[in-house]
Amino acid sequence: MKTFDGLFAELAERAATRPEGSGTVAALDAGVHAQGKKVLEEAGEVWIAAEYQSDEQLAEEISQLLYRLQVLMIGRGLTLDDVYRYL
Ligand SMILES: N=c1c2ncn([C@@H]3O[C@H](COP(=O)(O)OP(=O)(O)OP(=O)(O)O)[C@@H](O)[C@H]3O)c2ncn1[C@@H]1O[C@H](COP(=O)(O)O)[C@@H](O)[C@H]1O
Repeated sequence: MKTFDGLFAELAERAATRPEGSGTVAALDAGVHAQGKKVLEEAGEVWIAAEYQSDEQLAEEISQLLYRLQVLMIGRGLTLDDVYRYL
């Protein structure tokens, strides 16, 4: 099963090799403003799911929020260690 660290490594590889058809490459190219909006959008969907939807729907929305946070991190050049040092 994919983990947070595993997904980050995969997205960093996408950023470095820029394969054709990658949604991550498109999201990175869209810039920090668009990336930030996606983070907010997914955070809102997590909130709604937590209040009104099933555990499965909530888990899916959380996975999308984690993905959008990782795209933002990679777009800004942050590593996992940059964040983990504050946990
Ligand atoms: N985990 C994710 C992931 N989570 C969410 N998303 C994207 O977020 C979208 C869902 O978000 P929304 O609810 O905003 O849906 P939407 O508005 O229809 O999406 P867009 O129009 O904004 O694409 C999905 O359709 C994906 O585009 C993801 N895209 C990719 N990944 C993983 O990232 C890796 C690299 O993916 P690629 O770069 O596409 O190869 C792979 O392991 C993927 O499984």
